[in-house]
Amino acid sequence: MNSSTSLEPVDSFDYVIFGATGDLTMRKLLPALYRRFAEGQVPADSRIVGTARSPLDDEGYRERARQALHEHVRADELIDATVNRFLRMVHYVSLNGAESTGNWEGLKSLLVSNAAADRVRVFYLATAPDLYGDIARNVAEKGLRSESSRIVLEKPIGTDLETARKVNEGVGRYFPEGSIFRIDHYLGKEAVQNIIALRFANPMLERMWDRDSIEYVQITAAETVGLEGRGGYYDGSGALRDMIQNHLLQVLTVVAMERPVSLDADALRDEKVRVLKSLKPLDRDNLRANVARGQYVQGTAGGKPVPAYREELPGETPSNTETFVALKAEIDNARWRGVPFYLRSGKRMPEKLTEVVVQFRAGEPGLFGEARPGSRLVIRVQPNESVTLPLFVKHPGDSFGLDEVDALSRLGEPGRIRYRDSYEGLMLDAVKGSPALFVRKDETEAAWQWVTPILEGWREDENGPDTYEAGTWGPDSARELLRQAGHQWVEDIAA
Ligand SMILES: NC(=O)C1=CN([C@@H]2O[C@H](COP(=O)(O)OP(=O)(O)OC[C@H]3O[C@@H](n4cnc5c(N)ncnc54)[C@H](OP(=O)(O)O)[C@@H]3O)[C@@H](O)[C@H]2O)C=CC1
Ligand SMILES: O=C1O[C@H](COP(=O)(O)O)[C@@H](O)[C@H](O)[C@H]1O
Repeated sequence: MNSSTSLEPVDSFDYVIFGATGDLTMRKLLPALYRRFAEGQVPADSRIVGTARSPLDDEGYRERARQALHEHVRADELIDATVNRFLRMVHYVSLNGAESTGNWEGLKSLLVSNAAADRVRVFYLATAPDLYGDIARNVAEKGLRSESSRIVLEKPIGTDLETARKVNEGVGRYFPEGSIFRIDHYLGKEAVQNIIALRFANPMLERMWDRDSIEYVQITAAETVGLEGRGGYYDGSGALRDMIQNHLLQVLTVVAMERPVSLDADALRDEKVRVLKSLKPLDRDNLRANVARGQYVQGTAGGKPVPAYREELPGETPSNTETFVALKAEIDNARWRGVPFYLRSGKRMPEKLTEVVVQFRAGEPGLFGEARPGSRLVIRVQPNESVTLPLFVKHPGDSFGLDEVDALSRLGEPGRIRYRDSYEGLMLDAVKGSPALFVRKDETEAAWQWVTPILEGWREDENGPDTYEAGTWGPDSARELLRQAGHQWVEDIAA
């Protein structure tokens, strides 16, 4: 786990990125490696080798990388001399990763030159996932895989349980599970990792973390953006696959898991898998009562009019893809039986917000009149990470009136932690061979096992998603989902 603000330098390594000309590499991966280089964690004789089919040489790729850094790294973090030294580590080999012909020899000779045999090699697959198996095979068969190699897989791992298994088997044939690092960038977020500390380092909370004390949990990941030019990918995916199957279920597992025997990778992941396997199945028989889906129509974002989802798609294609999902999950175990976990995620919401709300049960009527409302612990993951837990205290003065005060912790307080993009820590964890914050094969498959029947149920439902105006909190059906249980989404409670 990332536990301190100082960054220990790692041993020199080689990072080979497949998909090196793509959006993810330019926006996230290169900036992440640059920041860690600038902070002194990455030795200057490490190498970053980009590969993709585009015909570029080292210099051509370095220019693209330079441009990407200027676009995606804050100006105050960009120092010309540091950028130049960073770019000296960057190389490019033009290659179709899925085909066995091509310049694999060139890539191999670059990797073996001036490098000790035990030097860490990370293969980062940032291409479409249906190429992962072929790339893994080529890496192995062309003799690029060494004893200290790891392979990082970007999400999505498949589009349902069957395809996820195919991806896992395809890569697993050439890399042992211990060297496969499935990335979920939500696990790289400080505030998500902090949930583990909050739960297990505070005995008071630990004792209250169950169905006796907690009425419900809400996990929201709202975005203001729409398609951002990713329509080709997104329309085949939708919010359930894009956000719920991975990021939100990962957050749920961290909120709900039993105390692991240690913070070791497998101890943590064993507990997370148990949660996923304890989720009550949702399928066509109970879908309508437990899942709401929506697609945005014209509305506003940032005070400006924005088009409908369908208008953003190339060719304005009619589409039933959901851009919003809200669902009620239940964990069928002794700790959580009967406690709803409300998960929701959507594009074109009123604000960018990722938050976990833990609603404690109300008290009995008595000393202070009517039943005291239950406390609400709010874990703000982004933006401006914080943890708030309002408490009632006596109003100063002669009477026994009450005031509500906020016990507040700002995780991102200046000097406490520097804001770090979640990719930074995860990319370096792969170098260190530290898999705790990566998703194990059985976790991915358990998540798909739960999500796939929802997709199948939707396929049989001719109604398609409900609509919601861009810039709102989703369709009415999302509110209805909670109303049935006498609950409300947190923004409605506050209103
Ligand atoms: N962009 C994002 O924010 C996120 C992306 N992801 C995932 O990361 C992966 C990459 O996404 P993104 O960067 O957006 O996609 P892009 O379409 O922008 O980039 C794809 C990259 O793959 C390369 N490529 C395609 N085919 C091959 C091939 N046969 N051999 C070698 N390289 C190939 C392309 O280069 P060329 O055409 O030159 O070969 C390009 O560099 C996807 O799995 C995506 O779902 C996950 C989370 C967020
Ligand atoms: O994986 C994805 O995540 C982003 C949201 O990530 P965040 O860190 O900004 O919350 C989402 O926009 C994208 O559609 C999805 O693929």
